[in-house]
Amino acid sequence: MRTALVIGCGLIGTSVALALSARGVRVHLEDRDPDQRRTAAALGAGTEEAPDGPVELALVAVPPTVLAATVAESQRRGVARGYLDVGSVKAGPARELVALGGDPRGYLGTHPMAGRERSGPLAASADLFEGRPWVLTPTADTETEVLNLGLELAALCRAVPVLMDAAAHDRAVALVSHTPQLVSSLVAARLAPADEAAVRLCGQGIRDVTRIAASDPRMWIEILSANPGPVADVLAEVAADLERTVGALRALESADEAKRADGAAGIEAVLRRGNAGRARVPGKHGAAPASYETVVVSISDRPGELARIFADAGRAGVNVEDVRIEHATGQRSGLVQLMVEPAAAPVLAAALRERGWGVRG
Ligand SMILES: NC(=O)c1ccc[n+]([C@@H]2O[C@H](COP(=O)([O-])OP(=O)(O)OC[C@H]3O[C@@H](n4cnc5c(N)ncnc54)[C@H](O)[C@@H]3O)[C@@H](O)[C@H]2O)c1
Ligand SMILES: O=C(O)C(=O)C[C@]1(C(=O)O)C=C[C@@H](O)C=C1
Repeated sequence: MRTALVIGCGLIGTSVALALSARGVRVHLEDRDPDQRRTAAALGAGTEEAPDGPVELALVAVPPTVLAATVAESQRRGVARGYLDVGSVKAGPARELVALGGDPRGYLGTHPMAGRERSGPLAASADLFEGRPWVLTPTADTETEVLNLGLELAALCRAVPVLMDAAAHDRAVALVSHTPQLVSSLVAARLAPADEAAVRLCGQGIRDVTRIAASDPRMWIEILSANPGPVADVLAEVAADLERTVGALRALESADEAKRADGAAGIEAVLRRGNAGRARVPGKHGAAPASYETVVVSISDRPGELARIFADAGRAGVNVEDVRIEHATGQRSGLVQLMVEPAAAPVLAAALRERGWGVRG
């Protein structure tokens, strides 16, 4: 693959664009929000220039409710040879595309099983998909050339392609992604009205269970609205388990020894079933985890500072793989941590110093 157009420069679109650009693909960026597009370009994800003619791959990475319409519209514009999306639900958008007059032969529904609880290009990273499953849902209509684009895309992002039927995919993600999101939110929701004295004690356990409760509700309402039945089926099973678990805990409070023994057996069964389920969660396959070096730069709290720092990094030929920002309390300044390949760290630090940035260390 030599050329691609990424439509939607948020977390997923920018991560794909960074990975493709790093492998030498010329990536064009499009977003209805010019700030997102500009930030993605400044991170080194590709060019804001429109392509001269049709590219090989158009990758649509917009929110679920506008996916099918965006694919249909880009097909009408004839921007690419093949059209792929990365939406978290697959059966509905494929049907919607046909209803909107799109061409199912030139389209392949895909879903990389990787993401974060943060949205937008600043949360993106080139290695997001490494070793992760990337679901491809070809149908009898899908042209071989378009399926091959999906396989090549997964390979370029160092992901593991998995071919599935769209409806089977939607049932599977109800179990491994959509219900866990709701359960995490439900556990975290108990903390909102809790006493500060209790919340102060939060340790690693609750951090692990509630990380994804920080996700963007707007995105998740769209995902869950596109897959309500399968998610309700799994959640109903969780609810039945919860009811039995509450019963077992109440039995543990009983003065009757036999009831207490039943309660303990019930709780042990839940914990052992949990061990068995957890043991089935596969590790991250393939590539070794990326290790980056961090260049820390102080910035003032003025509009455009971040875009300027990314542009300077780009001019130095350095790809910023990840970024974190710490705001100094009570001051109009902050620290930006730029994560880069180890060999690029001294290059970046020197280039930024030369351009007048306050680089730490
Ligand atoms: N976040 C995850 O963990 C994750 C993982 C895998 C797949 N997905 C899927 O990827 C897609 C994108 O998710 P994200 O997390 O990158 O979201 P995001 O909010 O970070 O980015 C979405 C981007 O699309 C742009 N956009 C919205 N409507 C548009 C339109 N009509 N035309 C052009 N651009 C438009 C927005 O401005 C934004 O930049 C979703 O369909 C989601 O289901 C998300
Ligand atoms: O790791 C996270 O933060 C995610 O939420 C990623 C996750 C998931 O559930 O695994 C979320 C939704 C996507 O459709 C794919 C991946």
